[in-house]
Amino acid sequence: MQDIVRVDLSERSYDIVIGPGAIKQAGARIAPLIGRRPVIIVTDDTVAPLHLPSLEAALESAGVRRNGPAIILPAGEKTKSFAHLEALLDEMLGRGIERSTVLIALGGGVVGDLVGFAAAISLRGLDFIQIPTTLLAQVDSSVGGKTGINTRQGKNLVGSFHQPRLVLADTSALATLPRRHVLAGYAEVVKYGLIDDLDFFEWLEQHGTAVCAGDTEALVRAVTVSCAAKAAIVGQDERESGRRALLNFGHTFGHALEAAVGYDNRLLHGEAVALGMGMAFDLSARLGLCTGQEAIRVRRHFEAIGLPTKLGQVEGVEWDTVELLGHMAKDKKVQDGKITFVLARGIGRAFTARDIDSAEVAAVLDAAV
Ligand SMILES: NC(=O)c1ccc[n+]([C@@H]2O[C@H](COP(=O)([O-])OP(=O)(O)OC[C@H]3O[C@@H](n4cnc5c(N)ncnc54)[C@H](O)[C@@H]3O)[C@@H](O)[C@H]2O)c1
Ligand SMILES: O=C(O)C(=O)C[C@@H](O)[C@H](O)[C@H](O)COP(=O)(O)O
Ligand SMILES: [Zn+2]
Repeated sequence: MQDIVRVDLSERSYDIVIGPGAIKQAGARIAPLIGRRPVIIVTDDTVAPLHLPSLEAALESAGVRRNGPAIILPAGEKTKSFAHLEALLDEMLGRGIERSTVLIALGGGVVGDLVGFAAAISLRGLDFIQIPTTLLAQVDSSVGGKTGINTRQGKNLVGSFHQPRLVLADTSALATLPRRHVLAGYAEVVKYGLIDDLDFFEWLEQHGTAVCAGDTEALVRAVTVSCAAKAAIVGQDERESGRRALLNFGHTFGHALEAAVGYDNRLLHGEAVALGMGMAFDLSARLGLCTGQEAIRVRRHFEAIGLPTKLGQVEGVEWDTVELLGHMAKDKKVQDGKITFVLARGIGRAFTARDIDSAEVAAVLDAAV
């Protein structure tokens, strides 16, 4: 059972291969694409013992050339930093990379975002391949070419648009993923329903538990629908000059929450996005754009799945509304000093809005604790 979703971007187009066994078949997919060009695999120290051996075996059996052993980074969000970017570039340049070198990112969104950025800026641009091993990375971060790192000022503030040449989303690799990370990735799956696909949201209300339990059919469908939704938006607006901002639903709030906890393990990106999407619905309801019932329905689904819906569920954090508003003011969607919000007229009816009264935003943050 494998699906292929095409990201249509003229000369930068690529396939996303989705389904169980995609890592075992990686050599057969990659060799025809890159020929004799050397690859460097980059992964993290949690994924390496679990999935690196099967990728290495697949590449070897297809005769793919390697430039040295895999580079193994520490797992976790703090790796998306200048320090780890520098160490990675140092190692790559030390190996004498050439412009023909292809990077392979094997791991979650942290490895994918960092390696994609390293590919974008090394020798002014290397090709790279995404092999996402978290649900979040399979449905979101490996697709669309947003790459980058966090800085002390905020989330993803240094980066570039650099599309991968191929994405291999092996759903069987998710069998080893801890449940907390499955749920965090699931938040980005729900996002696609909330943006513009009520039918998909209703399907998730019925089948979300099966998706999160790793049922192959449900999982492949959820990943495929998510990737198709993202591919359609990215194909229309690669560099976020318009419609792509919808993919940021829940993120204006969510990124501020992540910054407030200092990107540590108390709050994962997907958990922050789930909380942020709840707040985006609360703000929409406060502004009379949708009914309070819609906001309740979204929260009820997150609760049923096991995602957080209240800031108080994040342990060990003192939330401060003024501080959160300060983080939100650094959002990349700010224009002329005004934050662009993604709001909703209902489930599946998201849109972007400016000139939102900050007192209303503060009221939503106060109520979310
Ligand atoms: N570029 C984009 O468009 C985009 C989209 C969404 C999120 N992101 C970014 O992605 C990052 C979050 O990604 P993530 O949730 O994948 O986090 P992550 O990369 O930190 O992975 C989560 C954890 O799971 C481990 N792991 C990965 N695969 C595993 C597997 N198969 N089995 C067991 N453990 C495994 C990792 O080692 C890590 O500890 C954030 O930095 C976020 O900003 C980027
Ligand atoms: O691909 C996009 O566009 C997204 O916004 C997807 C988000 O889920 C993702 O977290 C992204 O990294 C956020 O982008 P940013 O530009 O707000 O940093
Ligand atoms: Zn996200």
